[in-house]
Amino acid sequence: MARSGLNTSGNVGSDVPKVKLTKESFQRSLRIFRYVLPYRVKFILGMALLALSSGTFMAFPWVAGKLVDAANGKRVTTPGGITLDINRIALVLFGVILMQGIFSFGRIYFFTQVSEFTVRDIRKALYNKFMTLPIPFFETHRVGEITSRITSDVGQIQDTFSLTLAEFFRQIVTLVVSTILIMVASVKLSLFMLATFPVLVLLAFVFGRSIRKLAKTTQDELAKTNVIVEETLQAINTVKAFTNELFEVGRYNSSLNKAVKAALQSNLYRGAFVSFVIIGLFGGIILVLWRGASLVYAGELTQGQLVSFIIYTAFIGASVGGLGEMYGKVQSTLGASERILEILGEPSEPTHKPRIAGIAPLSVRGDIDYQNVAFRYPTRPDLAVLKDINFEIQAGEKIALVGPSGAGKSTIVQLLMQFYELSGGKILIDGREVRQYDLTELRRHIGIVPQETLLFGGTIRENIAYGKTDATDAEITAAARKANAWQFISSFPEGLDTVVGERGIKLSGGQRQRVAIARAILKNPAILILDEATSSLDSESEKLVQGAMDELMQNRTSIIIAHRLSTIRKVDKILVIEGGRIVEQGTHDELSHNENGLYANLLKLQFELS
Ligand SMILES: Nc1ncnc2c1ncn2[C@@H]1O[C@H](COP(=O)(O)OP(=O)(O)OP(=O)(O)O)[C@@H](O)[C@H]1O
Repeated sequence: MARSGLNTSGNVGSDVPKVKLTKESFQRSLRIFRYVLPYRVKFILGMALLALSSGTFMAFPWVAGKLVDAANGKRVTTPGGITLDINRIALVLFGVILMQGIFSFGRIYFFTQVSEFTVRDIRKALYNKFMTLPIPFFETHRVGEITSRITSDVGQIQDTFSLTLAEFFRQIVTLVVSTILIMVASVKLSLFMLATFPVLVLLAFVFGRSIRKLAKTTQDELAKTNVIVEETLQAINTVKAFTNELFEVGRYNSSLNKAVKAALQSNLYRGAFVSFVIIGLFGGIILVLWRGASLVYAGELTQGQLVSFIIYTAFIGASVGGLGEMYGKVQSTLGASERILEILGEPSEPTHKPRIAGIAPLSVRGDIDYQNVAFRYPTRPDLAVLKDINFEIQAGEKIALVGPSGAGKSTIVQLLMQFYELSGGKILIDGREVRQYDLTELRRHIGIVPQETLLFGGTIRENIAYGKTDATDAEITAAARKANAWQFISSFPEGLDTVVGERGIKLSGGQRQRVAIARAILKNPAILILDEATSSLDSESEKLVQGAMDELMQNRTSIIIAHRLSTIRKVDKILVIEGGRIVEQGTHDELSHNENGLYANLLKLQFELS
C-alpha cells in the first residue's frame, strides 16, 4: 500500500533510526499508547470497521470463484439452500465490494481522528517539555536533533496509528483467513503451495533486508549534500565575502556525485530484487496453477475453486511480503517512540509551580549576595569557570562587571537567572537563597537586555510586548518612548505594526537594542542585567541607547556587563573579573588610581585604542 502524505506530518523521511526489536524495547514503547487512551472509543470503532472491511475483502475471491462455477453450469447455493444464478452472484459480489468501500471509509474516518488527535497531544507534550527543560539540555543536544523529535519521530508514530497498524492487522487477517479458506478448497493443493511459496518469500525477505542496508548508505550520502546546502545558505554572506562560491559549488557537486553513485548501486540490487520477486513469486503462482489445473482435470477441484485459490495465494504472498516490510516500520516506530518517551522523561526545571491561593505574588526588593560561588558548565566539567565569587549589591545599586573576554562575566549573571546549578557556594536575593524561590516567579523579577537582541518574526509591537504579553497599546508606546525607540518606530509608515525578523525589515543593532530596552521597561523588573553589545554603535546611536539604559536602570538593582569602560563611570561599584575570580573591586575613581591594577590597564588600553 502506498504511503499517504496527507497527514499533519507530511511525508516522513525514512532516515528515522531504528532499534532492535526486543521484548523490552517493545514494552517500553507501548507506553506511547497512553496518548491513544483518550480516543479509545474511536480507536475501537476503527478497529471494528477494519475487521469488517478485511472480512468482506476476504469474501471477494470466494464469491468470484462461485461466479466462475455458475458460468460452468454448476449449481451454486447459499448455506440457506437458495440457488443463486450468475446475475445474483454478480450482485452479491457488488454488494461485497460496496460494503468493503463503506467500511474502509469508516475505518479511515476514525483512524485519522485518532492519529491526528494522538499526535497533536504528543506534540503538545513534547513542546511543553522543550520549553521547560533546563538550559544544559539544549547545550548537549543539537537543535536539529531536538526538532526532529517533534517532526519525523512524531510523524513516524502518526504513520503507525493511521496506516501501519491497520495494514498490519489486515495482513494478519488476510494471511490466516486465506490459509484456512484454501485448505477448505483443497488440502492437497494447499500443502503443495505452502511447500513452495514460503521458501520463495523467505528468500525475498533476506534479499530485501540487505537492500535496505544499501539504501541507507544512499540516504546518508544525500543527507551530507543537504548539510552543505543548509550550511552555505545560512552563511551565504560568509561564502560570498570569502569569494568561495565556486569552491562550494565544487564541494556540492562532488558530494552529489557520491550520492548518485551510491543510489545507482543500491538501485542495481533493487532491480535484481524486483526481478527476483517477479520471476520467483509469479513462478510460484505458475507452479500452483499447473498443479491446480491437473487437479481440475482430474475432477478433484472445480474451476471456480481454482480461481479463488489463485487469488488467495496472491493475497498470501502479498501479505507475507507486506509483513516483512512492516518489520522495518515497526522497528522505526519503536525507535521513534523510545526517543520521544526519553525526552518526555527528562526532568523539567521546577518552573510554573501552581500558585497557592491567598498567597500574595512574590515581591522582590533587589538585594543580591553571592557567597563563595563556584561554577563549572555541565558540558565542560573539567573547566572551573568561576572560583569563589563573593560580592554584595544593595537594592537599587548599580554595579559593573569588567574584565577580559572569557573571564566569566556572562556566567555570573546567568547563574542569577538560575539557568544552571551552582557547583559550590550560594546566591541570595533579598536574603533568601535563590533555589528556594519559585523559578518562574523569580525570573519574572529579573530583566535582561542581552548583547545581541534576537527579535522574533512579527511586528515591533509584538516584540516589545514580549516583556509583558498583556500590555496595552498605551503601555507599549510609553515603553518605546522611554527606550528612545519611538522616534524610529514612528518614522516607519506602519509604526508599531512594522514587521521585523526574517521576513520583515532589518533593524540596525542600535534599534534592536532599544527594542530590547523597551521590552525590559515593560517587564519592569526589580533586578536588571545589561549585557553591553561588544560591537560599537555610532556616537548618535550610542547616546540614544545609553540614555535609554539610564532611564531603564533608575530605581533598580542593575548589573552591567561592560565592554566600553566609558559607560560605567557612574556605577556604585566595579568588579574586575579575571579567570573566574574577582581580582579588584571599587569605584571608578578608586580603581583607576591603582596604577598597577587590571582596571587601570584596561582603561589605558581602551584609551589608546580610541
Ligand atoms: N554554555 C557554555 N558551555 C560551556 N562553556 C561555556 C559556556 N558559556 C561560556 N563558557 C566558557 O566559560 C568561560 C566564561 O565565559 P563567559 O561567557 O562567562 O565570559 P565573559 O567574561 O562573559 O566573556 P565575553 O566578555 O567575551 O562575553 C569561557 O571560557 C567560556 O568558553
